[in-house]
Amino acid sequence: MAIGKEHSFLEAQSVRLEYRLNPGGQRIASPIGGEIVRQGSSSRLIAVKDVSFKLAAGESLGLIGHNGCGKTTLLRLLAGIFLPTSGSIRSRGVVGNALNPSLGFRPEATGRRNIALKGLISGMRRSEIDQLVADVEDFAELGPFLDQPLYTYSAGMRARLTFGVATAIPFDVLILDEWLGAGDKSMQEKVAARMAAFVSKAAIVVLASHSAAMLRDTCTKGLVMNHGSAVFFGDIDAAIDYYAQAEKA
Ligand SMILES: Nc1ncnc2c1ncn2[C@@H]1O[C@H](COP(=O)(O)OP(=O)(O)OP(=O)(O)O)[C@@H](O)[C@H]1O
Repeated sequence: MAIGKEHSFLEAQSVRLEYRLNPGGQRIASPIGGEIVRQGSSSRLIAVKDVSFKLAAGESLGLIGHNGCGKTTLLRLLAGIFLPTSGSIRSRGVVGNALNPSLGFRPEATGRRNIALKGLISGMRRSEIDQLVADVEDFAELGPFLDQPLYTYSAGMRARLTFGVATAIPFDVLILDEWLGAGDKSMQEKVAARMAAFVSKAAIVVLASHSAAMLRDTCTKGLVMNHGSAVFFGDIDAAIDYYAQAEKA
């Protein structure tokens, strides 16, 4: 954890992201997705359209909106996975994400080796990697299977390992997609507790979700998106109400 995480902030200034589309797209109105614009023979899709907001330490933002409104694209921009077409993102504090937690896993390596590889990629020292492996081993309860190759794992076993690794390294500014699920009934309480602890270690969280309960539990603020644009930014309860009303209209 970086020193002074109480000084963390995350700011988006007129952030825009356009995708180039296959030929044939036209300016069409659709209830889902971003805005498609045709220019000459090429088409582009405005997935995130000039979005601005600022979050200080202690504030957590929920992204709300219809399918394809741009939530995942905005998360990727905030996480630094995509560069904006225009606009800028500024932050202070260590920014991390759990958007693609199995990225970098090697199917032929054992679960134990895969955990260590994640530590190496994250720039950890030997002693930190040992701690990481012990922590995930304790959480995932995979017993002897931790020393079997990952490709032999069942979906649930793989999910336990992935979730354990994704929630092991704390960040000051945490970017999250829908809650990562993991494991069977016996794991549910453990998963919820680990997720809550992971989120509480961050100074700022940005989460995209379709679950009002999850958004209320985690977020202080809400940003409602519509076809790439931010149409409401405010307290989470007001944002959820705004979206519910907009959906009815
Ligand atoms: N690689 C891509 N190339 C072209 N268009 C893309 C690409 N990825 C996403 N899009 C488009 O960008 C828009 C926003 O998608 P995004 O995944 O950000 O939406 P979302 O709000 O997360 O949706 P959902 O709630 O369905 O998960 C959609 O219209 C989608 O079709």
